[in-house]
Amino acid sequence: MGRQGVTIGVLALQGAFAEHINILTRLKISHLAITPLLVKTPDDLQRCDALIIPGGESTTIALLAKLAGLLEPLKGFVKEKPVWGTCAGAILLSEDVQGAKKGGQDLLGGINVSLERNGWGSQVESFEAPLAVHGLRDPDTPFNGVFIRAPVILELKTDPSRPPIDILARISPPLLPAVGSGSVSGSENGDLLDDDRTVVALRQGRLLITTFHPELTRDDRFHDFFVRNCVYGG
Ligand SMILES: NC(=O)CC[C@H](N)C(=O)O
Repeated sequence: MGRQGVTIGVLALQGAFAEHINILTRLKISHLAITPLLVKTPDDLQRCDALIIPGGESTTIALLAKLAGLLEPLKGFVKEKPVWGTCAGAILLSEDVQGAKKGGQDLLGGINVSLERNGWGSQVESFEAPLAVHGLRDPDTPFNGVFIRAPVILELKTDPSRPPIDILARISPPLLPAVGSGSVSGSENGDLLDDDRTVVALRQGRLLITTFHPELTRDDRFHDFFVRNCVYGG
C-alpha cells in the first residue's frame, strides 16, 4: 500500500461481490488510486492491501473458501489487514455465532461480538431503515440500511488485548425483533436504547462490520469510510 494507491479485494466466492466492485470502481477519494480486485484464490488475496467480504450465505462462503484453500489465508489476513464484512461477511468476522447450523460453522473471527444469524427473520421479513451513522461524510443525510436475512448483534464483548469497539450505527429500538425464544418482544423495546442488539454497524480497529448491505445502494459513503478510516487510519 502506497500513499497514492491501494488494492482493495472483494471476496468473490458467492454473494454480492459485483456490487462492491461497482462502488469501489467509481469511488473517488482525492489523490488516491483505488484498485478493486476480485479475490478467488490465495494468490489474489496476497495482492490485496484490504478486503471486503460481501453479503451472501456465510456457510456457503466459508465452505467455498475452504475448498479454494482460502480459509487459513483469510484468517491470517484478518489478523493483519483492514477487512470489512457486510451481512454474511459480518457473520464471518464475528467471534461467536448463535443459530449456526449443526456442527457449527467456520468463522474467521476478529471482531469481539456474538451474533445471531437470520435474527431479523426470513427473506420475506427483509426491510429497509434510515440510519444515522457516526463518522460518515455528510452526516445529516441518513444512510439507507438494507437488511436481508441479516444477523442481529447479541452482545459486544470487551477484550483488553484488542482495539476498543466503536459503535457507528444503531437501529431504532421499535424495529428490534424478538431474538431467540423468551427474549424481549417488539412492544417492550422502548427502554432498549443501549441494548447491544440495536447495533448494526461497528468498527474495531482496522475491522468493520455492517449487518446490512451498503453495496445494494447507490450511496458510496460506507466504502469511503472504510478506505479513509480502516485502510488509511483516519
Ligand atoms: N444477506 C445476507 O448476507 C444474509 C446472511 C445469511 N443469513 C447468512 O447466514 O449468511
